[in-house]
Amino acid sequence: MTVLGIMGGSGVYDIAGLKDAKWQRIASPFGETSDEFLFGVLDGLDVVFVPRHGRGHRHSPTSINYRANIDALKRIGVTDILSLSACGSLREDLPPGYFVVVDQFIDRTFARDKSFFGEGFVAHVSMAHPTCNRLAHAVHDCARQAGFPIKFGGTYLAMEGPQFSSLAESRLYRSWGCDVIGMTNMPEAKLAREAEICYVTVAMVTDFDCWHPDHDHVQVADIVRVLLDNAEKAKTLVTMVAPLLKESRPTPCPHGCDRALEHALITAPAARSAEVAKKLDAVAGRVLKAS
Ligand SMILES: CSC[C@H]1O[C@H](OP(=O)(O)O)[C@H](O)[C@@H]1O
Ligand SMILES: Nc1ncnc2[nH]cnc12
Repeated sequence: MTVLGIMGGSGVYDIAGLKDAKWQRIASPFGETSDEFLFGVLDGLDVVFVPRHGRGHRHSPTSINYRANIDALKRIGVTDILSLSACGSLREDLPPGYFVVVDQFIDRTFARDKSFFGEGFVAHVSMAHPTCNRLAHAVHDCARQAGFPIKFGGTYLAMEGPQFSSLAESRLYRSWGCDVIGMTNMPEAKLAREAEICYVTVAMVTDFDCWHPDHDHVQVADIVRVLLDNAEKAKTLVTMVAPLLKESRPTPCPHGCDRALEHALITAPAARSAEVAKKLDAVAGRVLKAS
């Protein structure tokens, strides 16, 4: 059964129109989630909304507890995550207001816990194709239907922040062929993969970062202006995608997201830390039961 998790980014702090809507705290052995989660039903589909920065935007990209958020979503049975993120554009043809269904990442973050695994229990999942193709197509189809300007596929540069990039950095990322830049999708996407949850990001362009000769360098006030319009469109997208996911979702995921751990565990069962394994009861429960 599909349960849709929605990771709301900057400007998206709740989702209206959920039936039986209820905010509820979910406990995780990885610590405190960003906020309570909003549970509800959208067009017959179970939906769980997470305000990534917390209501009121309290958590910086570095201080978000990504592990707790993803672990808690796994614990409550979320199968698919739609991430909604504000981003800067690194391309002339992706102006503010444009959406990108991200399919690749370059991870330049360095001050975050990036794995559920580690000392005492090691695993290596594939990140060759870090997003779920099936979910990506569903979201893209809905956006096209709604007439939103959207590009299918694009590389998101994840930076640590919270300061925006220098001009040299912005130019460097452009020379690497990156399309958009943001601060939150890593390690979120990596952790979703470890938790065997399908993940896709709709990156919503708010600015041209600082590389564009005809535009001022990015400032929060400019972002917020564009954000409000983007956020409304993002909410429309969610209402369109929900019935689609309810209808046509045979498992397993054709992309293999829900089996990512199958060949990933490397620590021998006898050598595994019982303490670490205990914390992995949700994330790796499926494979631990089998081994
Ligand atoms: C308020 S602009 C910078 C902020 O916005 C993006 O967050 P999110 O992906 O949660 O929408 C960006 O990554 C920064 O965290
Ligand atoms: N230019 C930018 N750099 C990083 N994160 C962003 N979020 C929105 N715009 C951004």
